[in-house]
Amino acid sequence: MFSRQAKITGIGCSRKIETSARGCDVLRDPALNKGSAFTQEERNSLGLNGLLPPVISNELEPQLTRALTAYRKAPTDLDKHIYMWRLHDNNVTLFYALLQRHLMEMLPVVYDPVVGEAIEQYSEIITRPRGVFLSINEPDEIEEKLSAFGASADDIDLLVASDAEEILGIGDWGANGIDISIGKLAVYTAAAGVDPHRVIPIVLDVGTNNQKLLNDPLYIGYRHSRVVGEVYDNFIDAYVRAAKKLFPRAMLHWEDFGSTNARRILSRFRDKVPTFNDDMQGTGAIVLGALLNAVRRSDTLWSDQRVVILGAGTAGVGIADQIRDQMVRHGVSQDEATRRIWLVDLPGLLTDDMKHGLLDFQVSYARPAAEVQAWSRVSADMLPATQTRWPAMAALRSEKAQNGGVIDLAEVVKKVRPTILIGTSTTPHLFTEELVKDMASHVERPIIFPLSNPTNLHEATPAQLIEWTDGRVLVATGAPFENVTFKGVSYTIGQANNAALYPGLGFGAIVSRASHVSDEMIFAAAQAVASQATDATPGAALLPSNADLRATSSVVAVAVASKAQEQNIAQEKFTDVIEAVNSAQWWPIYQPVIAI
Ligand SMILES: NC(=O)c1ccc[n+]([C@@H]2O[C@H](COP(=O)([O-])OP(=O)(O)OC[C@H]3O[C@@H](n4cnc5c(N)ncnc54)[C@H](O)[C@@H]3O)[C@@H](O)[C@H]2O)c1
Ligand SMILES: O=C(O)C[C@H](O)C(=O)O
Ligand SMILES: [Mn+2]
Repeated sequence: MFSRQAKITGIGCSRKIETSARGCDVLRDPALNKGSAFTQEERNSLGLNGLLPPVISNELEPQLTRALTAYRKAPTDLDKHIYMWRLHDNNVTLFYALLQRHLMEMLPVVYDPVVGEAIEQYSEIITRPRGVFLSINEPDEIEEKLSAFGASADDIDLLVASDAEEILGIGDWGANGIDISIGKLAVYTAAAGVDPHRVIPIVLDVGTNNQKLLNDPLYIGYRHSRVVGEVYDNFIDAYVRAAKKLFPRAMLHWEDFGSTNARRILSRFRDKVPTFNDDMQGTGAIVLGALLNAVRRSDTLWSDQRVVILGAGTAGVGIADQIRDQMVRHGVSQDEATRRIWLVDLPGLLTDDMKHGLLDFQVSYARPAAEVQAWSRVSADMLPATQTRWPAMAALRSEKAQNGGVIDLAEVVKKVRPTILIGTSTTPHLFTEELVKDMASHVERPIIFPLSNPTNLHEATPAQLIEWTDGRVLVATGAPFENVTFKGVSYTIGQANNAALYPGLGFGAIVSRASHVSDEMIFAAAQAVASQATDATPGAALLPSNADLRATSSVVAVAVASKAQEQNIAQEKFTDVIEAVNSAQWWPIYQPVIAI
């Protein structure tokens, strides 16, 4: 966001920035600052003579070299992350130019997995605050706080909000969660060209149940446990009302909400405003994109798939929904498609005798208890320690433990003989060698996606899966992994991270000014991603490389905007969608800064 003293005019290459700021105020505004690249003319008109070293840079080049050297000298990944955000505090254009030029190297540092580390340590590393902090304790001040950002109705395209209850797979991080909104927005710009001055990162501080934060004297958020129930819902309503009133054209993106709230919030608003939940829909779509290619390569039919998902939270069930819909597209009835999916969570296989404890979005997938009566159970003590982060699932688990035990993943795999196995359980090592070998003994090309982020939470590594299946697995992961060489074949690991999808989806919705984000737009995004990774030679990735993220996101945005137009939900009309997407993209290049 520019300071109030600046205004941007024109589009694409003809963009200019007009400002009434002078001298140090220009240099202090990271959206205006070009450092040594200010021309002599700009230095004269903006009062910068004497405030900059005399050598004038040739645009970004020497600055990029200097910044890259400093970045690489930073000793740890977290230091590199901090360096990047300090650079952003100083010069937004240089930050994005550097990130874009070294995307493969820097994306994991600015975004996942290192962003997880930064969030855990946010109380210590925060320097310049970014975004807007909204609190459940002051619901009447939401509008005032959003207004304080200093943007007017037409200035904002996108708000990313998190209540930080379930950040990645690392749980509740309270107000520190502002950094996931910031990280997601950085990817929107680097990947899709969303204008970084037209977005707002938001944290919805409803308290935290993270005792470590509550005890930390440096914690930056409100020091009380999470507020739930009606007060919570009213707060979310008040946020959406204020956002809609102040920024009527903006898209609302929901990130890392807990599984008890995510679906309810989405259902409440999805037909009323342009909005989507990234963990449910973005993840569902990127995984479907990878599966479109995997199923094709396995030479099997969608109507023949049997799917087991470990971790029936927002991501797991979001993926289940997309798979179910895809089977329906292939002629399977809705009921039958739902029956081809088995969800396993802390209480083991979810069954319909758990009805009262299941979450809203899990209910339709619960298996009839009668169907699995003869399946063997294990004592719950034999499973990994129960987590208290998911009270509903933990309660069901205890109940099952006391009533004959739980049907664990190994038993489900043995009985179901899945063709597709997906991990969104936040728990490492649960795809064991024995279980994977069992699955692989019944399927020629087992499709296995361990997706739990950050990297150390993956249910198995690609190298393990490749070895245990003797190279037959079709694998994609949540975090980036290096290539694996096995028996002379080099396997490139596609990253099924929603980062390859949500930027294009959001940008397509923004460019078309879609009144809402439809299921068809989401499917169009999944197909578009899949279309960018059609190489089927042994070891080829199921998804396009992140090195091509900008190109992939353009293809996704075009597909999404076209679909919005076709469905008559685009409020912006255009004859040439590609041109509309291209000309709306922001690029990190210096624009002339004009004194007014
Ligand atoms: N690759 C991606 O793009 C992507 C997107 C979203 C989420 N994720 C990852 O998926 C994981 C889940 O995220 P989420 O948003 O769905 O979280 P969530 O809290 O909504 O769901 C997690 C679920 O896992 C269950 N669980 C915990 N321990 C388990 C165990 N030992 N066995 C079986 N189930 C267990 C919980 O009860 C809960 O239902 C995270 O690690 C997250 O980083 C990846
Ligand atoms: O943030 C990511 O890397 C993907 C996803 O949204 C997650 O929560 O893990
Ligand atoms: Mn997420």
